[in-house]
Amino acid sequence: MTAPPICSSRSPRASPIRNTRPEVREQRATILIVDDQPANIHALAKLLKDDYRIITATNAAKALELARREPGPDLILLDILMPDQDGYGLCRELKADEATHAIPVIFVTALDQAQDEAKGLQLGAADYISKPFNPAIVRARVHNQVSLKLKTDLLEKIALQDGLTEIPNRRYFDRKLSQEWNRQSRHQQPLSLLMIDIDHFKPYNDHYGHGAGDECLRRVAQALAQAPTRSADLVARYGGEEFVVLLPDTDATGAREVAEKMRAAIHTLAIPHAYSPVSDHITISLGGSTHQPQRQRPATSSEALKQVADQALYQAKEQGRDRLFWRDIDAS
Ligand SMILES: Nc1nc2c(ncn2[C@@H]2O[C@H](COP(=O)(O)OP(=O)(O)OP(=O)(O)O)[C@@H](O)[C@H]2O)c(=O)[nH]1
Repeated sequence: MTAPPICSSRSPRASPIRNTRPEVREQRATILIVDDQPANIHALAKLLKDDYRIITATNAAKALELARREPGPDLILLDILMPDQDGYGLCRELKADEATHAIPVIFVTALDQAQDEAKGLQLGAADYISKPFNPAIVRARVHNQVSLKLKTDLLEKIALQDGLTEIPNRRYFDRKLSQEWNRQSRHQQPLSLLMIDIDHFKPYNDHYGHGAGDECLRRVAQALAQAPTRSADLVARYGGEEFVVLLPDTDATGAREVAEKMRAAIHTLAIPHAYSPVSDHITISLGGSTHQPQRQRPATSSEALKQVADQALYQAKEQGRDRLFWRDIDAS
């Protein structure tokens, strides 16, 4: 019996959530078949093409390129004996790369000795199939691995998404901040960070109730998430009524523009707040700072950037709220 096709929500592999609500596009899971012999690729593709989207590579370099693309494959069927780089070497590379290590690999190979299989599994392969293969067993093993991969993706997505607002959570933000910090420092590019807080949210909750408070948080989150335009920009819920924004390759001028756009977007929402001394509707305060690798002392860290933006937010509150305050990281 053929297992039913398994569908993937196609959320990005290495970054399982987007700023905005993830678009759920039901489509078939993708399998990458890697073999230097087109006839072998054809045999496997024929077996699996009704249930999965198939992509193929006849050498390791092409396979790596396809595996690193977004969204990546959900499973790799990998031959061992290939002329340029063998399957073991490719598996080692895939498992060492943060962008590809979570993609399950099944070796499909003519090598049928126990030590060959043991070596493949020790390198991190999920399974091992010897040729000549039994079609029903291949289908079943592929199905098992793809199901497991999609369940893991879903769990990861849930773990990194804020349940109320459906934007990324603090854990995801902290992970991205440290990645982006290292990347921007390596490439000598600026990295900007905004901390945002809803003004007088306690009286809003107290007077309109927690249900209305939750709805307000959802609307503010979605409006903030829609403000930045670049795909690398990240808006996350930092906790409570606080949000945080990471803007890679963005200097202070660009980041201030994004911040003001966000402030204006919250005004446009016009959520009534009769108990705010600042305005008759919901407003936000923002604190921002930029790390310019070529300008700052080497001792500055991503934690320092966060702290400076937080101090700036405090000053925005002190100065009357509904405003952006900018603070130089060297002023800390
Ligand atoms: N409805 C709802 N309220 C929340 C949530 N998380 C935090 N809050 C509320 O957010 C409010 C935050 O209050 P404060 O920290 O005093 O800040 P504020 O009233 O916004 O005052 P300023 O920040 O100084 O302008 C508290 O009433 C929290 O209960 C949530 O998930 N849902």
